Order: sequence, then structure tokens, then C-alpha cells
Amino acid sequence: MALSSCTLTLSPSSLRCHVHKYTTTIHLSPPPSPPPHWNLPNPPALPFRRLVSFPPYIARSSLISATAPLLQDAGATATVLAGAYSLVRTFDTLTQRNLIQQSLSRKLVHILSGLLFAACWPIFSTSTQARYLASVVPLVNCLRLIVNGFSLVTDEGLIKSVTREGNPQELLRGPLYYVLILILCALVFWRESPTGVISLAMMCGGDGVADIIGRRFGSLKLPYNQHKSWAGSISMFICGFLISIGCVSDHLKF
Ligand SMILES: C/C(=C\COP(=O)(O)O)CCC[C@H](C)CCC[C@H](C)CCCC(C)C
Ligand SMILES: Nc1ccn([C@@H]2O[C@H](COP(=O)(O)OP(=O)(O)O)[C@@H](O)[C@H]2O)c(=O)n1
Repeated sequence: MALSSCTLTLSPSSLRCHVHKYTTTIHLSPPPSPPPHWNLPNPPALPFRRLVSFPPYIARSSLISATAPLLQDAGATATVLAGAYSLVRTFDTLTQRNLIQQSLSRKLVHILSGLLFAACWPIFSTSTQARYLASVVPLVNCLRLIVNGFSLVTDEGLIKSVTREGNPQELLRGPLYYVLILILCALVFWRESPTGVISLAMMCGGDGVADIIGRRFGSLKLPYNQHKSWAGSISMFICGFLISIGCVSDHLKF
């Protein structure tokens, strides 16, 4: 029903609105004077009666709407941090129990960490601070790699699931560069540009698969690099391309 008119009757306790279907103007009448036994001072003569101040529930709802994105981003950051810790712990347990080889564990952590990090971006809000809170996750892991890489602390699970030979200093090379790229992609590209997720798809999906395929089927080496093979390089291109297409599809809203 279209609102065609409203006659407002202001009163100190409430605002009553009587909607009439067929008049088209709005009449604002001055509030009735309070009964004499209230002994209130006469209100100042204003050219136009100010509406009563917003009731507390409106002030509260505007505060909630202002802090809701921050609370959402804080919750998302805590969730993804817990996911990162759980991922490394899971592969450490699988390696400890000899259910998978350490080299395969490391590569699966390599493939899954960055892709799952980017897959979590949609749970953050669309506010400007979202990317900064999201980048806290790789930043915390960057600090973990540094303190373990310099043996300031020793996280055996992290070292076993992320290094080739179990040398803590290995954490200061590939893994450290890896999380720095995650920070860069989150801060610079975030969800505005597909460049970030495509870079992560190639670094995580492509490079990770190249190692797995290249070690097993890479007998035919590249002419200019005897440490790389045609099988590994072609698998990097194909998997990286397919994962990139998946990352920039609708479900990430690019
Ligand atoms: C093993 C890794 C890189 C090795 O690179 P390269 O030597 O083969 O070139 C990856 C290291 C991963 C890091 C320790 C953990 C990163 C977690 C990530 C920031 C957040 C993941 C969240 C998600 C929900 C699991
Ligand atoms: N294009 C590629 C990449 C890796 N690989 C194989 O994967 C192994 C490790 O690859 P990598 O140098 O990317 O290892 P990370 O430095 O990524 O840990 C190489 O020694 C090769 O056996 C390949 O055959 N072809």
C-alpha cells in the first residue's frame, strides 16, 4: 500500500502516526501542552518543533551495524588461523605415523595452504579492513617460520611437515618466501583483482603439482635445466591454469 498521507501528532511520550489512505499532505502540529500538574517549564518557542531524539534502540543498532564487519573479520581471522595450525598439525601426524612420506607431506602443505587461504577470503566482510585482518594469518605464520628458522623456538611438527631434511634453517627459504607472497597477494590484490588468486593458484597448485609429477615421471629433462623435467613443467602449466580458472570463477565473486 503506497503511503499517501500521514498526520503526525507529537506528544512527549511517543510519536503517533495515523495513516489516512486518501489525503496527500503531511501536517505537523505542535505538541499539546503538558497537563498543569506537571509544572514543566514552557518549552522554548522554536520555529519548528524538533523531533524527539532517537530512541536508544536506534543508536544501538547503528553501533552494531558499524562494528558488525569488524567482528566478522576478527572471527574469520581466528578461524583461518586455527585452520592453518590444524593443517600443519594434521600432516605432521600423518608423517609421524608414516602414513605419507615427508616430501609428499611438504608438497601437500605447499599446495593446500595457499589455496585454502584464498578459498577463505569470501568469509571476510567487504569492508576496507578485511584484507588487513586476513593478512594477519600469513603474518603470524611468517613469524612462526622466522623464530623456528633461527631456532629461537622448536616446533617439531612445523619443521617435519614443512622442511625436506628436517633442518630448521630451510624454513627461512621457500616456506618464508611462500607466506610473504600470501601477505602480498592479500594486501595488494585481495578480492578486487584476480591477479592475487591467479598468482596463488600458480605458486601453490602449479608448483606443488610440478614437484609431485616431476619426481615420479620427470625422466625427460628440460634442455636448459637438468633439475626440471618436461612432465613437471607441463603439469605445472595445466594444473596452475585449471586451478586459476576455478579461483576466479563466480564462487569467489570476481
Ligand atoms: C611447504 C611450503 C612451502 C615450501 O615452498 P618450496 O620450498 O617448496 O618452494 C608451505 C609453507 C606453509 C606455511 C608453513 C603455512 C601457511 C599457512 C597459510 C598462511 C594459511 C593457511 C590457512 C588455511 C585455512 C589452511
Ligand atoms: N618443472 C619441474 C619442477 C619440479 N620438478 C621436480 O620436482 C623436484 C622439486 O621441484 P622444486 O625445485 O620446485 O622443489 P621446491 O623448491 O619447490 O621444493 C625437482 O627436483 C624435480 O625432480 C620437475 O621435474 N619439473
